Amino acid sequence: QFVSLRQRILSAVQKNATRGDPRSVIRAIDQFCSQKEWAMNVGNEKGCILDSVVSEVNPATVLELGTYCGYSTVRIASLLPPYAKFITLEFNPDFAAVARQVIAWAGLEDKVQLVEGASSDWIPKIKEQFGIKTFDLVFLDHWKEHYLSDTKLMEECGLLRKGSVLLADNVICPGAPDYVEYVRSSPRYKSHYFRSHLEYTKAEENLWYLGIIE
Ligand SMILES: Cc1ncnc2c1ncn2[C@@H]1O[C@H](/C=C/CNC(=O)c2cc(-c3ccc(F)cc3)cc(O)c2O)[C@@H](O)[C@H]1O
Ligand SMILES: [Mg+2]
Repeated sequence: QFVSLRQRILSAVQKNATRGDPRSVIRAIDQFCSQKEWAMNVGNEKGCILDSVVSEVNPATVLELGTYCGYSTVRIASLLPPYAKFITLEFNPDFAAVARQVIAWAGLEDKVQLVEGASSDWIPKIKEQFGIKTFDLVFLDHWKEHYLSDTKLMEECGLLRKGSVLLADNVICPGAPDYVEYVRSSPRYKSHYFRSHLEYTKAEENLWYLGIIE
């Protein structure tokens, strides 16, 4: 019977990665996606940039928008200090189910809270539901047309403070032009981008780093 791509990614992890070893989970997904079938994980090249930003920010609170199969979730969770609070939002129940198993295989289920539902529904509830005041780091990697509306929503809900860092995948491909325009013209954000390539390809891509300065 039909086995979905996400199920094949999960099988590759269960077959090739060592339980409790996040790096082997990352390696297993990258090998599958570069040798067998492309999938929209952030990938290893951009993943290393993500790792360096997480290490530099050393966040006590992290929000990820768009868990997908949990690849970037595992990368981020494996670098967090023990007291950190990490929430990842995913509205597709099938992706959430796979991501939970990938995160568990990496042994990181205690480091991250995967919340099923739409970001626009959950962002307004995060403060009281999870006892989080503001986020030190937000990783945006969900549908690109939600980047701008969700960033504005996070601002309105008081979830961002001076010093918060937003990291956005795919501002070139598929692209989030309205988002880029907004943060570029806003005095609140100091932004720069890391040149990279679209996961598992040679196509030009950037990770956009946005520091909130006021
Ligand atoms: C409001 C809301 N709330 C919660 N979860 C939400 C949500 N909106 C979406 N999600 C979730 O997040 C993921 C969606 C990720 C979308 N990512 C991309 O579309 C993407 C595409 C490419 C790509 C590049 C070149 C191509 F030719 C084809 C595709 C590369 C990428 O890196 C991408 O991220 C997915 O798991 C979806 O269920
Ligand atoms: Mg992406």
